Amino acid sequence: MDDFPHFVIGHHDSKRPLPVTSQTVQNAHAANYDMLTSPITSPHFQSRVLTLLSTYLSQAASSAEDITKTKNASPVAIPPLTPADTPLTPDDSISQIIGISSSWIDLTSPDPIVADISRQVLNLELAYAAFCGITYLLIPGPNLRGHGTSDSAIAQYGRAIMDALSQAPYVQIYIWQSILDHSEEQVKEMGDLSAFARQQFLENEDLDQQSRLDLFGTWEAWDIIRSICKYHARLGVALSMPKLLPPVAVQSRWYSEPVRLLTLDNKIFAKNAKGYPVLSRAHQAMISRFMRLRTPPWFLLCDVGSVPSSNSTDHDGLATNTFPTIAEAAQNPQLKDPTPQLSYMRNLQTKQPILTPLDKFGAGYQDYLQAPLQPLTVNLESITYEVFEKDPIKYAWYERAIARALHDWIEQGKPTSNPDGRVVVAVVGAGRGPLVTRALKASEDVSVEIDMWALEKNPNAFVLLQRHNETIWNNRVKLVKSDMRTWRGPIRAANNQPTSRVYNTEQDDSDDQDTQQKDDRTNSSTPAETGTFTGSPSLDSTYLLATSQPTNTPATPYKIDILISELLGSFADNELSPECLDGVQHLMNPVHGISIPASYTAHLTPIAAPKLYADITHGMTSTTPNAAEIPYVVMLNAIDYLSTTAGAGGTSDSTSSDVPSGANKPQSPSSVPSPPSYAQAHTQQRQQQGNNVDDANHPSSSETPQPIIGTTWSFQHPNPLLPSCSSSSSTSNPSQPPPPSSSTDPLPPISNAHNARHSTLTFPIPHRGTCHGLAGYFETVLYKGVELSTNPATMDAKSEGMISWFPIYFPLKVPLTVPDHSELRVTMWRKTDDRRVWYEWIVDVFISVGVGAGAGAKAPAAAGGKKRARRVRVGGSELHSSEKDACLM
Ligand SMILES: C[S@@+](CC[C@H](N)C(=O)[O-])C[C@H]1O[C@@H](n2cnc3c(N)ncnc32)[C@H](O)[C@@H]1O
Repeated sequence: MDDFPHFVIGHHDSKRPLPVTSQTVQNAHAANYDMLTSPITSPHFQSRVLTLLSTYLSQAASSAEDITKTKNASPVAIPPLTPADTPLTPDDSISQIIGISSSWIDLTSPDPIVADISRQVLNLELAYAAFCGITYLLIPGPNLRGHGTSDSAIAQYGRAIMDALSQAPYVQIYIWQSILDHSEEQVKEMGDLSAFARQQFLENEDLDQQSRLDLFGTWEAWDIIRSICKYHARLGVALSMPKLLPPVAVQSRWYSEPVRLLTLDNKIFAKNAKGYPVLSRAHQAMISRFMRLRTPPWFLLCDVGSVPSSNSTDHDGLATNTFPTIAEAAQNPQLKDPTPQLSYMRNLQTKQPILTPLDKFGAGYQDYLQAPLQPLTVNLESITYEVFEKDPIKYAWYERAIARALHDWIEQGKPTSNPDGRVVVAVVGAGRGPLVTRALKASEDVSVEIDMWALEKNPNAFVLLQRHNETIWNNRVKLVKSDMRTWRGPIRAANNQPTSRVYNTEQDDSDDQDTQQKDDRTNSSTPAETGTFTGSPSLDSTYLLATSQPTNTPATPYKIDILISELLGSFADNELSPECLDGVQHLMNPVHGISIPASYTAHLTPIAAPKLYADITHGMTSTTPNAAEIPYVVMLNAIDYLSTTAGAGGTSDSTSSDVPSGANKPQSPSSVPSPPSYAQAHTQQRQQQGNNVDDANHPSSSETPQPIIGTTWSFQHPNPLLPSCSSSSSTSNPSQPPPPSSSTDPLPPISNAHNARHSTLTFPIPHRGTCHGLAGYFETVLYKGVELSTNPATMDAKSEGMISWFPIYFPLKVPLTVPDHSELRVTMWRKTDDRRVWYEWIVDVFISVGVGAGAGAKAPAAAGGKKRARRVRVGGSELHSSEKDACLM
């Protein structure tokens, strides 16, 4: 992969001399274009169709009857194409050509005859283009006439496209439309079929609506079309960029869609001081942003002048290979460069932010759905640990947290659980040992001696832990191979006499310390201290008895002062960290024990994710019937946040930024996560703003919509609701802590019900859209003031650059339409039956009607009046449940 994203740039000339020959294609390549467009049919064909239509209409003019309803849906049949009707020939250059279907048709015409003839034209053109071997076909978007989608003919358009997709199974069809619906943008040309629509069919047209600007109008039309076409994989968008770009909220919506082409008309280029065509910084920023997509769009330069021929003289009479005089060049910059817009775009390519190695690495994971890890039930491979270990932030933050905890332990004069005065530290779920290394380092950094234990259940990773102990850790670590929930905890060898440490004792003097250190070295060389443990009470005891010096004193169990784990999933608790840590909590120092992490929270926000929806629907449900009810780990890329703070400036009153109950105010925009690494890693949508964004056309950061992320629930460790215990006896249920030492009677078995959760969040939706699912994130407090976050609202502030986790995605089986100024209510459960854990989710949509409606999530009461807007449920999903893919405890 190159350091810069590569720009694929084509040339479109709406008045191109026909046909497009191999020579034209060669000229285009010589000029540094990648491809060319060609119309499928010629003006001859257009005039033939117009003649047929006008003849029919003149005969039918006297009748107001719509004969398509009663007699014949296709009263005018267009005969097949003739050689004069088309400039295309299937030759070698065809693969370099993007076909353009006729823009003079009107598939959405209210006049059924005009609409029907338009469909026939499209079908003829498509069939011939497919026959010739055209791979990409641009079809002009629906004629919205400033009506948005209120015009029912949009369904006709969608239906025609669906037919087109099935008719040409190898052609990629791109709907060519403007980024927003503005009637003034739509210019009628001579010979457009729309002009032939008869008056009786135009009567319902709402003239008041005709000049309106609808920011989400073309997006909504596209949404309907692709829904009719069932999110077809060969259907995309060619988006024309207007001179004045819409607000970032609108751009963000398109960012989530399959925009395969960005078309740039000559009109949108401004002239710089030297007279060269340039794009505004807003356009540059939008282009940069779209180039971060996993499938970046191509570009089409439209009506920027003809393609220079290698020996032509078509530039103001001068041969292009003739170097102009300085005076000529100064007067007309075109003379110096026959393709200045193309040169500008090529130059812009080199100005794109350089892809970092992480960008390159993460590229393969963008929008790639993966089943979450189940490290509790599945043993991870070394490569998976290796990817974890590349995280530049996570381990550094753990080390910081451990150092602070050790420092505080001593500072606060807490007694240690090991009578020798060393703070007892255990890493549970140690993997290949990176947290052990960090704990040892932290201990050295703050000069607090530790009694280091490391536990891992994965037998393969355990081999490496043993090797590290010999080669890196100098046998300072006591290793335990066990499930943490059945571990009986640290034990001291029978001959290992307790001694006091320099900390927290009154006999603190340097002589004592020296002695103790010497003792330590001696002790650490005993088999019990350097050996490994199975975690099984019986096996460990046997081992100790067999290897310890003969003594009458039994081995002594003791508690863990600082328990370190990293069992978090993309949604915090989805890899069953709560259940695992519950099972080991009874081994912690009951008064002073510290867990790193101390707590974690799970977060949600509704998103539009058409690609993920299409991938699940088309790619997975055939093999996995419940594919739409599985939470996936995915590096989100082509998505749009539906619940945002103000953003689409210029859209009347649609700026509600109310934060719903349970939703935290975002602190950073849909900004940029460092791209990621592996299955668990997270990133957030990178929003490229360009370098020096300062001109008036650029959306300021204040109008950049920021996602509203809700907090679903939290977990705390040690869990104060579990009975504390100083006994190390194990329990029959692994997640069940043993009874407190004070108790002589065993406690009744504790279920896992305390780890069930439930949350309802309501999100304001400022702009209409389609919800395909929920994006999930987490935050964790490792130790006071040291936090990790994948939540887009806080990740930069808390752990910028962390790459270990991708977000989680909870899909919806059926996309949910959400209107402007609506509310989306998410109800979510963490369920458990004491053997398994799974999630359930349901989404409802509300609007406010009546007085005060339309102001967003919390419509105020009318001034002085008692009436309030009424919330009305207008849609909702079914209940989704991942029970069939539940995590085993
Ligand atoms: C996410 S990995 C983290 C590994 C390592 N601490 C690191 O940061 O690279 C979680 C580790 O916990 C282990 N693990 C998960 N549940 C466990 C359990 N109940 N008992 C022991 N180990 C467990 C897994 O085998 C895995 O090695």
